[in-house]
Amino acid sequence: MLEFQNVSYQYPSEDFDIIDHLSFAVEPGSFHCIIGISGCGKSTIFRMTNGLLKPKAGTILVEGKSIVGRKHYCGYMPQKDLLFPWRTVGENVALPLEIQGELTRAERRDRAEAALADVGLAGCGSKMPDELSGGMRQRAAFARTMLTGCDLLLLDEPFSALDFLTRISMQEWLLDQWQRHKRTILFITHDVEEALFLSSSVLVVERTPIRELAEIPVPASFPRDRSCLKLPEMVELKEHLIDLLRKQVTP
Ligand SMILES: Nc1ncnc2c1ncn2[C@@H]1O[C@H](COP(=O)(O)OP(=O)(O)OP(=O)(O)O)[C@@H](O)[C@H]1O
Repeated sequence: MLEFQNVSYQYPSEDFDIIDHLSFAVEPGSFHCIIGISGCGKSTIFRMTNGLLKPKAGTILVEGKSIVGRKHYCGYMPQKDLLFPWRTVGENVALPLEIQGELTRAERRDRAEAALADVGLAGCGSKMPDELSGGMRQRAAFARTMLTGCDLLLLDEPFSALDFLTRISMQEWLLDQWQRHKRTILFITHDVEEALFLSSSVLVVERTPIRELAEIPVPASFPRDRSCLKLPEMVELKEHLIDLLRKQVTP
């Protein structure tokens, strides 16, 4: 679904490649979390994948084809929901359809309403974003990402601003969405437990510059519930991942 082949990137103001000949591949329908310490370059990988940053070298393929010159090949959901406050929730959710320009206004509204119903927000299309709770806003933002129609979804710390209980229910909700829609999800998080609960395997950034992502399979099957986090092998892996990350943080 996604493949990096020897990809490098250097920010113009820096004198080194933060991404240095990175290669990795992601299978269709998988759910991978990327974990790594703050500032290691995780979001840079997303910004190159969605075309916001152009690699200095190497090739990025989505569904076997280079992303150069392409549009609408991945959906991107940032940490903040970025719903436009002056548009209704429905108009926000319909934005990808508006950009694609293929449907009438009435068709867009119907598709947005269906997408909102699918994420548990039936009837919320005419509300304004500030009338929704944090979790509801993130679900609306996810509905908007789904309406891009892309099979590859990049979710950059989407739940990090939510309180603990909302966050764990959103994780359960997202796994359910993933299992129903069979999209490929890459999800950046700082939270090792969140990564273990969601991922088929975790991609770990062990050092910067990023030359590789260490792929660590998660020893729990799907469908999952939170009790899997208590399995001895999951507890052991959690400690191992925390150790890996802590080694990179200088006190
Ligand atoms: N526009 C920029 N110009 C120069 N350096 C940048 C720019 N954007 C990011 N960086 C630097 O590149 C590094 C990687 O940034 P990136 O946002 O990819 O990290 P991250 O792992 O996603 O961090 P976090 O987990 O804190 O969001 C950081 O050190 C950051 O300061």
